[in-house]
Amino acid sequence: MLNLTDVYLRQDDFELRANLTIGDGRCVAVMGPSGAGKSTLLSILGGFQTLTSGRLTWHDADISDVPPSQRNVAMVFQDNNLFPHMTAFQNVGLGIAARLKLRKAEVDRVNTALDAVGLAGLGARRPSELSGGQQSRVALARLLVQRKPLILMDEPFSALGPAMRLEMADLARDIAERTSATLLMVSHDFKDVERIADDVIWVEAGVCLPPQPLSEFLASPPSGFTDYLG
Ligand SMILES: Nc1ncnc2c1ncn2[C@@H]1O[C@H](COP(=O)(O)OP(=O)(O)OP(=O)(O)O)[C@@H](O)[C@H]1O
Repeated sequence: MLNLTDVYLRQDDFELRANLTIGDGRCVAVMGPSGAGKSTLLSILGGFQTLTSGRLTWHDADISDVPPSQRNVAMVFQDNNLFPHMTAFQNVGLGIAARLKLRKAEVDRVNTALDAVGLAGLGARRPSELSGGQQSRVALARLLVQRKPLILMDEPFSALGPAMRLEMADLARDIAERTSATLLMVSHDFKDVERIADDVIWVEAGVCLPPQPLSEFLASPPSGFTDYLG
């Protein structure tokens, strides 16, 4: 269980507030207008921004001041955070250890993850030698080997076409389920959200509403949602 208690962040003239709980293993879409604070919410959870006040707890442990490297969190950004000079295999291997020389069991883990995301035989390619969808698969394979209980994705597939985005969203959900992780995904595309989300956190003007089951959210959406759909 992830708890945000009276979380408040002030950054220049922008303020973010959140008072909410996210259940274990939930797949949560974070939606809201541009500039509302969705990325800021994720970066607070990842430990990249320090709270002005309030408390963040993970399974009752206060993680408000725990640095990103010591949080049990994996983050995927729009560019998939792949290192361009490393192969797909090495990029996935970084999810296990920072050293490039992996042990036999670790090599097997990386290869199993590459197989699981449909990249068997492509481990030797660098990101520039892979399609956008395949690059996303590398990032997802890294999530598989990382096995972090909390996965944060900030518009991870926005560079992909609609069909590929849905496929990747399915795969992300599948990986979260396999690793029993809680998944938070910022998405601007309601089709992705409809497909994979259990719950929705609506963020508007710096206020993060508590997660609502998708069906409840759709039954009485916030007023800004219609504009958001366009
Ligand atoms: N480093 C920063 N310093 C000061 N203000 C910032 C910084 N980063 C973002 N902001 C501001 O904080 C607010 C929230 O930004 P954020 O990126 O969280 O919004 P968002 O909902 O993710 O938007 P989008 O959907 O456009 O990506 C915006 O007003 C933005 O201008």
